Amino acid sequence: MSNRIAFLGCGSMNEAILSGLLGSGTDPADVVATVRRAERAAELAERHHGITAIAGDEEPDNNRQAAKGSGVVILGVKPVGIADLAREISASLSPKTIVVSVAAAVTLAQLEAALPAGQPVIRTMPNTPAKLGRGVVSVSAGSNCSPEQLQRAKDIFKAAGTVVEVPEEQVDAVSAISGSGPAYAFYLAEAMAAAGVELGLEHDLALLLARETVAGAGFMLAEPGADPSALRISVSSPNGTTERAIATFNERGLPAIIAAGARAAADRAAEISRQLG
Ligand SMILES: NC(=O)C1=CN([C@@H]2O[C@H](COP(=O)(O)OP(=O)(O)OC[C@H]3O[C@@H](n4cnc5c(N)ncnc54)[C@H](OP(=O)(O)O)[C@@H]3O)[C@@H](O)[C@H]2O)C=CC1
Ligand SMILES: O=C(O)[C@@H]1CCC=N1
Repeated sequence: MSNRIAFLGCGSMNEAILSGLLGSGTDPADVVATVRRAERAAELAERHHGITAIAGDEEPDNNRQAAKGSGVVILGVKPVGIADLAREISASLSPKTIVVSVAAAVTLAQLEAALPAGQPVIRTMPNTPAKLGRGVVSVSAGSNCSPEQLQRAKDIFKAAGTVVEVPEEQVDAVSAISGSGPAYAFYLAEAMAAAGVELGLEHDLALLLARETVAGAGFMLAEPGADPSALRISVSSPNGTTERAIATFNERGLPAIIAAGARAAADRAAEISRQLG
């Protein structure tokens, strides 16, 4: 099978995966990326030396060119554009090309319906820390995907972080926790910085404290066997300051607010799936 990997639609998510792959030693000559705008293609080519980046506004058959001869194609446009992209490249795929989607809400059935009969398809839910090789991605194989083909996709994503296999029914929940999750952590950092300003710190100092704290806590969580509850308790002296803050979060219902946000994200994914028909 060809070693070439095509990133069709290389925006925030696919570029993060591409970066993780290159960071773990994938040969850039084996990577091709497509986008709409020439300016974006130039930016990708400059940032990732040795890859091929092709813009649709210069080469309208960019997606077909990239798909042809690639062993794996990773569809990374917005959910609403996935089926059209799949149909566009169908005639350029070999029957063994593994088609991977990173899109939220687009089901395996919707992907398979837009591709040639029998095409191996894998639905994934990655997240942007893949850029640093610290992503987490779920994989769910379609009915035409062999164990070897699933393994090939897992090997690609392992280069960008941790891989978990889940039944497709769980992908919306995965999306609500880890797909969207980096935004929740960034939101926490924003709120902490704003709280620092309210307590009288200069904006830049408050932002520095919030960023370094969330990042440092993230590093601690990334250690093998890390337990978030134990780590939280290790910061919280009995009857001390942290305990008072956590008690206030609990009194104000923060866990329920986080659960409601995650539920809203999962519900939105299901709603988009229905809209895409
Ligand atoms: N962002 C995230 O954290 C996550 C995103 N996802 C999924 O990833 C997918 C992409 O999201 P995201 O990366 O945020 O979106 P972006 O808008 O950042 O990226 C989309 C990219 O697709 C390109 N594009 C659009 N249409 C075409 C086309 N017909 N042919 C080739 N390229 C095209 C755009 O090109 P141009 O730049 O030139 O306009 C752009 O670079 C979505 O389906 C989303 O659900 C999943 C998990 C997490
Ligand atoms: O917001 C979105 O729809 C995508 C899916 C998960 C993260 N970003």
